[in-house]
Amino acid sequence: MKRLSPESAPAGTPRRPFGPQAPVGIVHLGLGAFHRAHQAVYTQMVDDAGEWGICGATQRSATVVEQLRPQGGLYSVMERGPSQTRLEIIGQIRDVVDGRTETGRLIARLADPAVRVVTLTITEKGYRSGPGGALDRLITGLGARAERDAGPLTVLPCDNLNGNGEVLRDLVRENLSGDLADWVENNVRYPCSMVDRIVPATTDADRAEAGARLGAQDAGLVVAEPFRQWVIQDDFAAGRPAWEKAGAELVADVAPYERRKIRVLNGSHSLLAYLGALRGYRTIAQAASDDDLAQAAWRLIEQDVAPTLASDGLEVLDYGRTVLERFTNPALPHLTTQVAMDGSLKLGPRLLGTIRDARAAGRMPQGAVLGVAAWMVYVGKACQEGVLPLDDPHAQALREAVARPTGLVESLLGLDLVFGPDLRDDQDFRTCLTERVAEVSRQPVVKTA
Ligand SMILES: NC(=O)c1ccc[n+]([C@@H]2O[C@H](COP(=O)([O-])OP(=O)(O)OC[C@H]3O[C@@H](n4cnc5c(N)ncnc54)[C@H](O)[C@@H]3O)[C@@H](O)[C@H]2O)c1
Ligand SMILES: O=P(O)(O)OC[C@@H](O)[C@@H](O)[C@H](O)[C@H](O)CO
Repeated sequence: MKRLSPESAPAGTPRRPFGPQAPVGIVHLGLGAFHRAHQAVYTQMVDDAGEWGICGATQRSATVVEQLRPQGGLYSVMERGPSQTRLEIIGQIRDVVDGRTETGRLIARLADPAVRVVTLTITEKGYRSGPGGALDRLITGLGARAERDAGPLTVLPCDNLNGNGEVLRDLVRENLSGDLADWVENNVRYPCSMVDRIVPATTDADRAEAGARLGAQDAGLVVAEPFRQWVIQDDFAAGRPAWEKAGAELVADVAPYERRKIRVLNGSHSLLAYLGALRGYRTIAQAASDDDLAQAAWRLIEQDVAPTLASDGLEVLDYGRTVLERFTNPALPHLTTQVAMDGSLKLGPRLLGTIRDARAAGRMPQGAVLGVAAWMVYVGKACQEGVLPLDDPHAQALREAVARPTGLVESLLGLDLVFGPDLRDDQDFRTCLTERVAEVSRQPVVKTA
């Protein structure tokens, strides 16, 4: 079967220049599945004048570059609803760069006056990357931009982190001094954004199905649910695409939206991922369709998370119901083990914020504590029995902790990279956590396929 390309694409696919000479207005760092199914889709919907083409950069592997370059940047998004599948071709990516081997090209793009927005989806761990990492490249790019006086820039992180704009701004500030720090302070903005669309890793079966529908092989395919949401702080240094025309919400303060999404959706996602994987469920849809687990997720949302969000003024319970309904979509096989990865970094924003707020209000958030317990048991089983994968940037520290003779709860609670002294010293929390860990451990672990 021929490869998807501008020549083989279905009639009506817009033909736009692609490659190092193609004009772009956005550089995206972290060209994974999510960006292709979210920000690139919003941008294509509103870029009538061709002003906001995207140069996508990878930092960890050349795979996406190899997938998209032979296709002239074209790829499709296969939208899978419970009863309907829809395929759309996206042509918004006009250049792809391997940030490790084509560093000069990436820096030149970041210093191009036509580029006015940089977006990021580099995962939680990407914000801790060292020399040669995404942050390093961004800072080098800002230096080149300042030197060239190439004009103001907006850096818009789209990862699941509370206050993602502020987090990034502080990381950039820590790494700069002197005139460059002054230039960046005066010329760069870092709005926060809340992003939402479930985009599982693409499988060979997905590629085969899309190939049959398209009549061409699409190596860059991404699969997504129909739902999508983007709430963006309207604080741009030099213009932006009219994303609101594609349904994005531009607001003054994103924090309440981020908190609600990360605590309700990502918190219950993690709970279902750990409990589900321990019960042998391969996918989130299977876990969310198990009555016990669905009830546990609902208790977390209703009893623990909702009271902590009361002063934010956003509706929570209907939001939570919709989230749990989305999780049951059987057409979207999102693996429990994919959602489970990087737990040491995800636990804080997803569950520990809820626990801290509830404890400060004198409540014991049983559902959120169950989520932490499920993570602990998952980590313990992954380290000791090897039936579950441990995919975590702190895997070594987790393995060492689990090997200590102090017991799972004490050993993992001792990890500063996850917990703090406030939770360690909270005796009632420890007791509750120990009980929940014992409860979850009693369930036999089943190997996930
Ligand atoms: N997939 C989703 O459903 C979804 C939904 C909302 C938000 N997000 C956000 O997007 C992020 C990426 O998700 P995805 O589905 O694209 O994953 P993916 O595995 O398809 O891609 C991950 C991307 O992050 C980059 N990356 C990974 N580790 C990095 C590091 N240490 N430094 C720099 N870059 C690094 C990779 O190179 C790749 O481009 C998530 O971590 C999350 O913050 C994802
Ligand atoms: O992408 P991660 O690894 O940060 O988290 C896994 C999922 O919880 C997450 O991707 C959700 O699907 C997403 O946040 C929905 O918008």
